[in-house]
Amino acid sequence: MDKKSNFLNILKIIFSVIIKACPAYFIFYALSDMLQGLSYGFNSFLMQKFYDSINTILDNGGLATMSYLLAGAVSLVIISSQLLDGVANFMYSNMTKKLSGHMNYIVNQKLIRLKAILYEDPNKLDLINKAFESSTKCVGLVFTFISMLAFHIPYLIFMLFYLASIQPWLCVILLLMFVPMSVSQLIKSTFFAKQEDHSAPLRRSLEEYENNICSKTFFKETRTLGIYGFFRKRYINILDDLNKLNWKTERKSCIIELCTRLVAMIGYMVLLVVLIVFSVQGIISIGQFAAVFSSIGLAFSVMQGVVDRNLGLVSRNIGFTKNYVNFMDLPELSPEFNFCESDNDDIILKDVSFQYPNANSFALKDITLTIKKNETVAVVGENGSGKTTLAKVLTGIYEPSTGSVSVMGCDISEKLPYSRISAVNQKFNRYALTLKENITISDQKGDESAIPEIIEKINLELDPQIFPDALETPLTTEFGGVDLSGGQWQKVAICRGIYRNHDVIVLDEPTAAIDPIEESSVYRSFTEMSKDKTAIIITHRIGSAKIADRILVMDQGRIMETGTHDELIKKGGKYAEMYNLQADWYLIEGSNT
Ligand SMILES: Nc1ncnc2c1ncn2[C@@H]1O[C@H](COP(=O)(O)OP(=O)(O)OP(=O)(O)O)[C@@H](O)[C@H]1O
Repeated sequence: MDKKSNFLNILKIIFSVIIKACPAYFIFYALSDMLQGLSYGFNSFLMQKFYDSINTILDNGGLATMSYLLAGAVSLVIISSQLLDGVANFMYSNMTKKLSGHMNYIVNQKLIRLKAILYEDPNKLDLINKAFESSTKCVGLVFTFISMLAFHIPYLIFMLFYLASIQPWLCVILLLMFVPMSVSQLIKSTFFAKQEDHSAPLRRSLEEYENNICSKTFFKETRTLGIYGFFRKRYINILDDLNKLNWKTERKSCIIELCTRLVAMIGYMVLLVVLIVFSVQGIISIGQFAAVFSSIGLAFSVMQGVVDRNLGLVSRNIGFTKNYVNFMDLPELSPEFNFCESDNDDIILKDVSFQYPNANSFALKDITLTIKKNETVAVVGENGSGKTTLAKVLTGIYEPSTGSVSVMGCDISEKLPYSRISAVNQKFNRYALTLKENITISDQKGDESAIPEIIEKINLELDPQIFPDALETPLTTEFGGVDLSGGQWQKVAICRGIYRNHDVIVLDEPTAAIDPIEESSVYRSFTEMSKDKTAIIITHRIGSAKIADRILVMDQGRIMETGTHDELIKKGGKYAEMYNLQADWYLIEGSNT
């Protein structure tokens, strides 16, 4: 077992997080629990004295004052323990809400800082998927431990000493009952940890199929193409697998629990028999017999509580807690990652190769490239040639597997001038916000007066039929707004990218859904607006590449050709071939320029 997933280490990490979150509650809860445990033990001791005093009066006569005093003391202890129980419950309900919120906040903060490449790794995705569930289970684990340490264990230690003072055998029998129960919980903990490991990928698939069936984006296609039944079948199969997994673990754990309960019951019986034999033989007094007899039931149920409920909960939750600790251990960006100042405005890639997690081949291979300040570079190439990956590496979303990337003087493995970079991604987001918010969200300190000009240049017509509330029109039908066509959404995404204050902008197929005639006008406007910016445009439309100062042609992760449009045409290589294949389109485009 590595040091991080060591049981004690996990507890140390979780306890320090939780104690820091609400130390005062924590101390009060532990204190009231501990006093309650001790009051239970003390009560047994007082009961024995009470029964002995009654016995003495019955045998020898005399005044009952002592018995009354002892009865009063017993009542006082019972009332105090009830009050302490109330305090502990109050603390418990307040602390669980506060702590669950706090743990979720920590997970959210961590998610923001996670390196983007982790989302490409299925194992890490499982860990991310488990994170929220794990965080609340950690709270459960800590409470179980507090109540074990503060209530159950002090009470049991008190009882063991008490029983040992009466007759050491009683103590030995009580302890022996513990052993099989504890072992069974250890075995059960491995079952539950294994179950969680197998469940997480299944849960992720279940969510995916649920999304395929119910979500708005998938629904249209699954309905039109009749795919609904396919996903439903898969959904049911996965649900079935999850239930089987759950049933298997529960069944195994129940069998083990049943056996240990039987052993415990036998121990309990033996204890009672020993108690009766000892009292008949006069080894223990009537008071001791009565006190132990009346409190042994409680001691037994407390013990069962420790082993069955508490250790059971620990065994279930420790797996989740381990996941939480592993999740919190995932590599993250440094806190100062987004703050890099430098006078160098070039983007420099040296011998860059990149491989996705679990991929068999490299998506980028040996790329050495310098993009000068204010240069416009177009990247073209066939599907899967590595264009989008190059864009992600250029913008520091992914670190290269080998080689180095420096963006405006900052080594992206350490720092990145994010505040100077903007992008329009191939898979851009459609936010359920107003048109204005969909644009300004990229730069919340931006100058909103620039919006009309950007919208106009990108040809996003504010037709009142489409945008009844102009910029304030919500772009979502789910919240009483409108939906847009694919091309209109793409224009909104371009406006969002341009609105962000930037020195470098990456456009990854930004006009794929815009008709070719409008496209050339969008590109003209874009070039005009990006005169003093560095722009990287990824496109399949070779006509768009013509506007660039330089064109990179990618093939199987490598830069195959580089040059201006004219140079590449003259060269007669891959670019020229692609250009000729799209010749018809160029003729149309040419007649518009
Ligand atoms: N998340 C991923 N995990 C594993 N491999 C990936 C992942 N994303 C892309 N790839 C692989 O990396 C290679 C380059 O993909 P990339 O998306 O960069 O190509 P592209 O040139 O942008 O393609 P397209 O023109 O179709 O958008 C492809 O072989 C692809 O299969």
